[in-house]
Amino acid sequence: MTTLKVADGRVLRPDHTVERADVLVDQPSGDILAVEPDGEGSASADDRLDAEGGLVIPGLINAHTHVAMTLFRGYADDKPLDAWLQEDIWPVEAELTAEDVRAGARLGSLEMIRSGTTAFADMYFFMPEVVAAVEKSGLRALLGYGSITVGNDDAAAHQEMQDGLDFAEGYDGAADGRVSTAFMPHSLTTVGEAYLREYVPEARDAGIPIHFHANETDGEVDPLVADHDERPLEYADDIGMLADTSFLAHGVHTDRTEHELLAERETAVIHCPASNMKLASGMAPVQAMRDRGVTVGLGTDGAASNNDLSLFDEMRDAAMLGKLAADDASAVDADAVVEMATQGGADALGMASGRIEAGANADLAVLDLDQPHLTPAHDLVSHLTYAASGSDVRHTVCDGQVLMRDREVQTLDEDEVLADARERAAALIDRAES
Ligand SMILES: N[C@@H](CCSC[C@H]1O[C@@H](n2cnc3c(=O)[nH]cnc32)[C@H](O)[C@@H]1O)C(=O)O
Ligand SMILES: [Zn+2]
Repeated sequence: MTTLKVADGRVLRPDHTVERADVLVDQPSGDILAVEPDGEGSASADDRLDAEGGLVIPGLINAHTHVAMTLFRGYADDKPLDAWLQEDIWPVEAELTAEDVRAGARLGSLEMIRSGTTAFADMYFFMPEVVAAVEKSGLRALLGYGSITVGNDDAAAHQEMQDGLDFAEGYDGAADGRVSTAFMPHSLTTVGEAYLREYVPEARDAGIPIHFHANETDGEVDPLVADHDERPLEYADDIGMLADTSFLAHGVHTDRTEHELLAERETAVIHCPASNMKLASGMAPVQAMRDRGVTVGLGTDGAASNNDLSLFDEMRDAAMLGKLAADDASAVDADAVVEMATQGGADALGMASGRIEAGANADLAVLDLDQPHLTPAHDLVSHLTYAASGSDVRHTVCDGQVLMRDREVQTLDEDEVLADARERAAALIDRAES
């Protein structure tokens, strides 16, 4: 047995109390063996991470992103969803190659490791490249090919859906089990009803989770309601898309009927506050959803609509926007936000992560608390939500492996990843604009 001790820090427990303890990790299984309160620690471990003066938290979970969109960071800003996708994003995406996705996925992985994220859910193209980035970076991920049928003829549409199923079936368990997969029809409006009705039952029968965008903008909800005479999530439920293994992104324009349906089906919602604000999509009723018992996780969405992949920024945005949406300063409090970024995301993605306790995945991050903007420390959960940022993360561990030690990423060559991403992004935009 090879062991790692995360020593002498303060540990955020699943009930959000903080105690001085060592976290003992079994590296071969990637599990937490024990949380040993101060003074009760076992003797030595094979490796040690110094957490003195630090806070040990569960690795954060970015439960909805398009990781290779890091290549489009800052390329197209200040437009609503529809125009942004159609005028800017889809034309450059049409030029994407597998190598571009590899470069973007590595860049995104680097950014996530550096900001304390240990797991993410990704919907994109050339997904085997994202699998390779996960394998190399050491992160954990739930991955899927985003299937779109609008604008495709029938044969191409079938191929899109089949590609989604094939990827999910072919790559589940990759990267030593750190990759899990889902079937990912892009949204309720960009995939035609006939295709959803044909392929969703196939995915369900095969036990494959389902992830999709839903109720993101009014412009998407209104035509669905007009066509089907029911709410979008009632329509999704009728097709069989809501299950306890399903999770949807956004859920901004959802009503009480839909919240009750989500709670009943145990379908999680991934809240993406920065993307929702930037694209002016609206304010998700996060407090109302949580009050109804809906599991809520947090996601950054792609870097082109955010424009970073830091869950710390997302936590702060979630708290701020949640209060505005509820018109109540007590809504979406710091505890709720930290829970969404950890256990909520883990539940949504079906991962045994998001909590520091024996038996859970050894996915964690250590923050350096010894800093002006984190002083004094009345309430560390408050600091995580309102004051901390990604650059406060000192060490990152996933599946028991040290991915970043004293801000040095161990699994990726940072200079090479940055140079490759710069070069690929510039060439891609040149191709798209020529
Ligand atoms: N196979 C599909 C690709 C889908 S990947 C997922 C898509 O979601 C897009 N996307 C990114 N952010 C958002 C969002 O907020 N809402 C809807 N789509 C988004 C992203 O740019 C990408 O085109 C095709 O042939 O187009
Ligand atoms: Zn998205």
